[in-house]
Amino acid sequence: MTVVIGLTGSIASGKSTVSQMFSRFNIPVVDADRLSRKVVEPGESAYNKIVEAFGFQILQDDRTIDRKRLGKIIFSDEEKRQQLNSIVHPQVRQEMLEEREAYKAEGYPAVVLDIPLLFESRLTSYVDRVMVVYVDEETQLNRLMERDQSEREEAEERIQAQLSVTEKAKMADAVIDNNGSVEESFQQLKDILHQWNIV
Ligand SMILES: CC(C)(COP(=O)(O)OP(=O)(O)OC[C@H]1O[C@@H](n2cnc3c(N)ncnc32)[C@H](O)[C@@H]1O)[C@@H](O)C(=O)NCCC(=O)NCCS
Ligand SMILES: Nc1ncnc2c1ncn2[C@@H]1O[C@H](COP(=O)(O)OP(=O)(O)OP(=O)(O)O)[C@@H](O)[C@H]1O
Repeated sequence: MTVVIGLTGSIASGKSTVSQMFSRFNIPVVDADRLSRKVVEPGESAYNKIVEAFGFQILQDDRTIDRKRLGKIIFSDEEKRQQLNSIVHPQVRQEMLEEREAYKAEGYPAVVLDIPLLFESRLTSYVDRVMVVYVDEETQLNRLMERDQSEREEAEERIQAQLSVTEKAKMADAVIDNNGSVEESFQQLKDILHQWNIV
């Protein structure tokens, strides 16, 4: 029976960093962020709805979505963020479930759903167990600003758009404390997978 692991955390807590580690255990990952990029490509139904809702101002010269510009709009406006979510999330959920079922059919011992908004979108029924990648708020802010080369205000807006990573850790079946080195996080992941009898 395939164990479905929900991997979440908050922005820049280290979900993608930990997510990449699962390949070392031959455990596939369904990445909601990757799907949310796919479903908004030109020609996809969500693309037309986004242009209709936000106008041509959010397009680049090559007609693809200007993610930086759309991000500035939705991370500073809760209503507009909900509007974008209502366009993108249904398609992402559908494709996430299709990929999950395909991996289960292949008989993998486990499959990971990497979902940043697992709790906010109330998707815990999609998974058997929840693993949260935790980082303290200072480190989270610094890593986000460094990675995205963003200003403090923009980084804080993105962090505020989600439940705090501390709140998410309280609801987890397992927590990876990602304040240390990547190697230390890998060791924690290995221990959790052993405790869960997955590896
Ligand atoms: C607004 C967009 C275009 C900005 O793109 P950008 O490349 O700058 O960011 P990216 O998509 O890589 O997201 C980075 C992180 O931002 C956070 N985030 C993204 N969207 C949201 C959202 N709607 N609400 C809260 N946090 C979000 C997540 O932690 C995500 O991992 C993009 O984030 C988007 O389309 N968001 C709506 C779809 C969504 O909710 N995706 C997140 C999980 S499915
Ligand atoms: N243990 C660590 N030590 C140092 N840097 C780290 C560590 N974990 C992650 N990072 C760095 O912090 C930044 C955020 O990590 P990552 O992109 O994995 O977070 P994320 O939760 O996937 O973010 P998002 O929600 O935007 O997808 C990246 O630049 C990453 O290289």
